[in-house]
Amino acid sequence: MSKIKIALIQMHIEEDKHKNLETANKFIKKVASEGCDLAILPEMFTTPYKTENFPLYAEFEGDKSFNTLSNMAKENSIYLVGGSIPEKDEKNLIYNTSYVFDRNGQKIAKHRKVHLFDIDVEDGQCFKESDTLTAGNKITVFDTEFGKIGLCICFDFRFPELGRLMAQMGAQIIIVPAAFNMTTGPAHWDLMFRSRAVDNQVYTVGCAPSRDVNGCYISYGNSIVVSPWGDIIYKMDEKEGYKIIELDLDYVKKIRKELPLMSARRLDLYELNEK
Ligand SMILES: NC(=O)CCC(=O)C(=O)O
Repeated sequence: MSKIKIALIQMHIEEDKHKNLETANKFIKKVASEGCDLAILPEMFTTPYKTENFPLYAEFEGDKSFNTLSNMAKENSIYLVGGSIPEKDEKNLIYNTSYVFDRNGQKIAKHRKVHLFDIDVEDGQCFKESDTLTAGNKITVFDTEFGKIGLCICFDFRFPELGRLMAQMGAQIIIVPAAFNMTTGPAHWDLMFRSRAVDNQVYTVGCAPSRDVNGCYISYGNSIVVSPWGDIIYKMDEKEGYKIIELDLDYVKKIRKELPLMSARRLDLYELNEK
């Protein structure tokens, strides 16, 4: 099967976790009824994006949000990339975690954000995830009936090494639940998704919350799909909504055949000895 229909769900996020789960559920039912194979939710979709909230909203794997996501996948018989939620472990450490479920509601992947979003831009966005979060330490690629898909979370995707490793691990699509902001979004969002797509000859997909100008963190929105040629296939605006897009994985093969970048690399010249 070379064609996969993915759905971007650019939802509005509120204080009430249960309301957010209901919103996600409503959208997932809709996109499934319209034939999507795999739905994607935004980063930290159960909570307004605020460091103080993460411990308050954190849940163990297997708790309510996890089970609700699993049921959504099963009831609608779709793959679900469950955005991300604050996850706590038995040591009370908190992670920014994305769970992926198959059509039977089985968890098939789990990514804990490996690069925490700590930035301080003069007259712009400041944020320090490391105030309350701990970084994960694994690279995530999962298998589907369509092929392999890479997964990382927002700031992770700024690091080209990660995208390259996912491509080397077989990813033909890289999915990124994200929440850029009004400082870095206009500057880097499209550029980042286009660069990673062209470098690795993969589809790149970013799914963000809708913009709430009164929120504690103003999401850029603009959920995006880029082809392995670097074309923006679709980009949303800032408002709440969803979009289903069909990706043709034969096109990845075609681009890789026409521009055989992987085999043309000069691995004899590249060695990063930074440690
Ligand atoms: N949630 C995030 O990781 C935000 C990343 C971001 O905005 C960036 O510029 O990078």
